[in-house]
Amino acid sequence: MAALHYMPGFGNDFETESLPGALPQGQNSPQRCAYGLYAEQLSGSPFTAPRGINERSWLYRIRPSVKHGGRFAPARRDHWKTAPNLDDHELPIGQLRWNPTPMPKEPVNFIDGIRTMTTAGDVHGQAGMAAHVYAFNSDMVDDYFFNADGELLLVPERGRLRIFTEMGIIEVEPSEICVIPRGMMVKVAALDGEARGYICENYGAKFSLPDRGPIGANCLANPRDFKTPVAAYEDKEVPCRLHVKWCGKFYETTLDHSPLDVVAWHGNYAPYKYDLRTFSPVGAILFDHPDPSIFTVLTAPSGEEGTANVDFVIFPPRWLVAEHSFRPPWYHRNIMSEFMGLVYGQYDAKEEGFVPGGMSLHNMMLPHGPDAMGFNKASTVDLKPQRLENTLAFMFETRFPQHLTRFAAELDSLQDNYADCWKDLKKRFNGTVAGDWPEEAKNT
Ligand SMILES: O=C(O)Cc1cc(O)ccc1O
Ligand SMILES: [Fe+2]
Repeated sequence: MAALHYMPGFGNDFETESLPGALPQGQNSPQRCAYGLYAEQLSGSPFTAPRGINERSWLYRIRPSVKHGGRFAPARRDHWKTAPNLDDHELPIGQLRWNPTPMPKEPVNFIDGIRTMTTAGDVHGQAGMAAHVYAFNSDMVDDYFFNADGELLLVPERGRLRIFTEMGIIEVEPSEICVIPRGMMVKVAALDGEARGYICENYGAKFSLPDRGPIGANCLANPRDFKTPVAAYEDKEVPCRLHVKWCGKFYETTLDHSPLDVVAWHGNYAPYKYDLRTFSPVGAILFDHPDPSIFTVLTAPSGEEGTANVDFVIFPPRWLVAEHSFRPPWYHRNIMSEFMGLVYGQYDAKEEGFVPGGMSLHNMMLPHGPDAMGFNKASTVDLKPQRLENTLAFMFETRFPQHLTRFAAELDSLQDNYADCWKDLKKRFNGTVAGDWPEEAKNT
């Protein structure tokens, strides 16, 4: 198969055509488009949004998207939940952690293989998010899908994905992510036979690059490392199904052709991928542990300054050099709600129990931090510069409390003893001796 091509940049005004002359020049709506194509605008922001956040693309397609087989019939997809979703379940708020979701044994495709773990906010107000896992083993061939409820940020953990979108083809592997804009038609295949990973469904304003403040013009996620596909299309006339998610409900319609028939497009509303290995972390180079916001790859603002609808944060391989400091995350309680996953390796706040494909949830104001083993190790280790290897955790951090689905609450993979990871944190206070720990405390 030919190598795929991508265009670099974040939020650029791109243009691409898969046939010469398919893209009109100097105007959007010629009286007759080249090759008999139809022009169609896809708006990702209100027409009148300020220039900096105004997003739309012009698609030149074989048939306009109105050409489907008739009505949108209601459909069911019971495992994909949408906020507000206050499922009844018995699980107390707790700090929660799950082992990896088992791979399916029966054939299941991408959209049927999505399971919602948490929902937050309210889709009707275009605020909040959902955290899902996907696990599937069957390719979408004549099935297509779009989600009107939000953009989808995919974080592969196992297996490569081939995501054929209206605007071109993206392939991603673990250590990369992909963002599919709200409303964009796609089909997804597992290039290695099966695939598993995480999804953040963002109901709010689109993901954007965080401001860097005094960091300046470089580092963290650099715009040129975001890759948008060149145009690609299917000219295919077979019975097809289009699945739609709209305000938490599912619908289905039929077509006699593939809806991925965009031959050329231009604009700034487009899917993209990003290789997390190109993230240039900036951290403490003398002492202390900074807030994890320094590792924000993408942020979806909420309208309130500094208060993200959802941040996508990673914990990549990096150097730890802080002197006379407790280097892992501190114990903390947070107004924001933290959903975490692990792509590979080990996370520095958890010596064991948090494994690739697993998940944890530390909800609004619930205390968490290093397990007892991690605390003891980090409190006594010789503080040489240390390269954290073999580690890629991430966090979906939202201003909204994350409500657990009943599915997540009842999963066999839920660890019933997670909170025990802190039980061996013993009292060291003696009220009389200030200064360093007594020698015997260092050996426990
Ligand atoms: O809870 C976590 O493990 C995530 C996290 C990491 C960190 O370095 C600081 C704060 C924080 O919430
Ligand atoms: Fe945290």
